[in-house]
Amino acid sequence: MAEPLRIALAGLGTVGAGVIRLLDENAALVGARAGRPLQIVAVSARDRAKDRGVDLSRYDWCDDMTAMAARDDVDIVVELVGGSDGPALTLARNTIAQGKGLVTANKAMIAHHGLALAEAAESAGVALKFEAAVAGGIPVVKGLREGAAANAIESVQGILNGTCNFILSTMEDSGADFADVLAQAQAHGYAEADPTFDIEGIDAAHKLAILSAIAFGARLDFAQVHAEGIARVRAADIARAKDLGFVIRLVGSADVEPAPGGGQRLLQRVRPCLVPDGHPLAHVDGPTNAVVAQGNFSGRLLFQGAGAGDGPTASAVVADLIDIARGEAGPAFSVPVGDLAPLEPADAGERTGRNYIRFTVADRPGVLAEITAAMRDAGVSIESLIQQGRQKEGGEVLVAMVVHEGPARTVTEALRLLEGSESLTAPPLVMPILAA
Ligand SMILES: NC(=O)c1ccc[n+]([C@@H]2O[C@H](COP(=O)([O-])OP(=O)(O)OC[C@H]3O[C@@H](n4cnc5c(N)ncnc54)[C@H](O)[C@@H]3O)[C@@H](O)[C@H]2O)c1
Ligand SMILES: N[C@@H](CCO)C(=O)O
Ligand code: NA
Repeated sequence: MAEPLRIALAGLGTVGAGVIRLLDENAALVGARAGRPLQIVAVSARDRAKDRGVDLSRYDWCDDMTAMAARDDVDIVVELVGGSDGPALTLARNTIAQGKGLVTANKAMIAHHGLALAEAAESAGVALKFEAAVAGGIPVVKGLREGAAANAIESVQGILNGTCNFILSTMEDSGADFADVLAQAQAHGYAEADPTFDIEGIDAAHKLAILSAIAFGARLDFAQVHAEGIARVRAADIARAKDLGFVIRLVGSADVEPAPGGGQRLLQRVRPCLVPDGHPLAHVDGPTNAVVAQGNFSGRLLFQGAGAGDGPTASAVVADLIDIARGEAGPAFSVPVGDLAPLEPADAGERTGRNYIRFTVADRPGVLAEITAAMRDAGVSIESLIQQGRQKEGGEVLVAMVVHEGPARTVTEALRLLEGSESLTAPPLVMPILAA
C-alpha cells in the first residue's frame, strides 16, 4: 500500500466530527479509491475535553491550530472551523505558504478571500478545494467545474441554505412560528454559528458568489451579490402564496447577459421568491439544497441533496481529500485566477418579471386607493389583490397583490412613492415570482 496522506484536522464541530466518523466507517473504500490511506494525525479545536462521540486519543492534540500546517508529519490541512477571517484564514494562509494543500468547508472565507488563496495555491502548486462549502454534500462544485466543463453556463438558480429551507418548508407544513423552527434547525446542526448569516441570506450569498466564479468564470466578487433574507416572511405570506399555487423559497440566482460595450454582465441575487409548482425548486423541502444550471450544450442540469448536516458535509470534504490523494486537484475555480473575468454587475432594474407585494396597512378609508394610485403612477399593473379582513377595529390589515410582468424598476418606483406614508405600518415586502 502507498504512503498515507497525513491530515491535520482543524475544527471538531458538526462537520469535523462527521469527517472522523466517515473516515472510520468507510476507511477501506476511501483508501482504495484514494489509492492510499487517508490518515488523520493531528486535530485542534477550542475545547479539548468536550465529548464529540469520536475517539480523539489516536491523534495529536494541537492547542494552536494555526501552527498545524508547519508540522513535518502533516501533508494536508482540513479547515472546519469557520469564519471568514480569524484563525481559519491564518491557518489557510499558513498551509499554502508551507506548500501544502487545503480542504475547507468555509464558504465565508472562500467568498471573501478565495481569489487570494487560490492565487497563492496556484503559485505554490498546491490544491485548494471547497466542495463542502457550496450546498454541503451535493457535488455541485465538481459537477459544474468538471462534469459541465464543456458548456457555457447561462444561469444558475439554487436553494443554497438548508436552514432557511428547513424554516420555510416547516412553517408551511406546521404553521409554526419562525423562532421555534429556527431553534429546531440549530438543534439539527444546520445553522451557522451565527444564524443571522443564514436568515439574512448571507450564507446563500457566499455560496452563490463561489458558484458564479465556477459557472461563469467570473472573478469572484462577494460585494456584487445582492442578498435579502427570510426574516420578514410571515406565515400569512406563505398561506397567500399557497392559495395562489406557489411555495416560498430562498433562492440564489445568477446569470450573465451581453454587456452594452461587448463582453458580459453578471447579476447575482439571493431573495425569498414565489416558486410555481412546476419549477424544479418547488418540491425541495427541509434542509435539502438544489441547484439548477443551464448549460448551452448539456441543457438544464439539476443537482439535489443534503446541503447541510454532519454526514453529507463530511462526504464532500472527504471527496476533496480523495481527489488530492489521487493527484487530481487542478485550479480552485474552473480556470486559473488570472483568467477569471472581472464582470460588471447587470442592471437589476431592467429585468422584467412578475412580483408578489405585501403591504401591512392601517385599516382606514383611502389606504387601498393610496397604494393603487402609487402603482398606477409608477406604471405597475395589478393582476390580483387579496385583502385580509381586519381582526379588530383600527387593527393591521394585510394587502397582498400579484403584479403583472414588468421592469423591476417600476415596482421600486411605486414603493418609493409610498415611502413615509402613514398608511403603511411596516415596509412592504416584495418577492419575485419565478417563471416555471
Ligand atoms: N454544519 C453544516 O452543516 C455545514 C455544512 C457546510 C459547511 N459548513 C461549514 O463548515 C465549517 C464548520 O461548521 P460546523 O457546523 O462544523 O461548526 P461548529 O460550530 O459545529 O464547529 C466549529 C469547530 O471549530 C472550533 N473553533 C471555532 N472557532 C475556533 C477558534 N477561534 N479557535 C479554535 N477552534 C475554534 C470549535 O471548537 C468547533 O470544534 C464552517 O465553515 C461552516 O460554514 C457547515
Ligand atoms: N448553515 C448552512 C450550512 C451549510 O452550508 C445551511 O443552513 O445551509
Ligand atoms: Na457541495
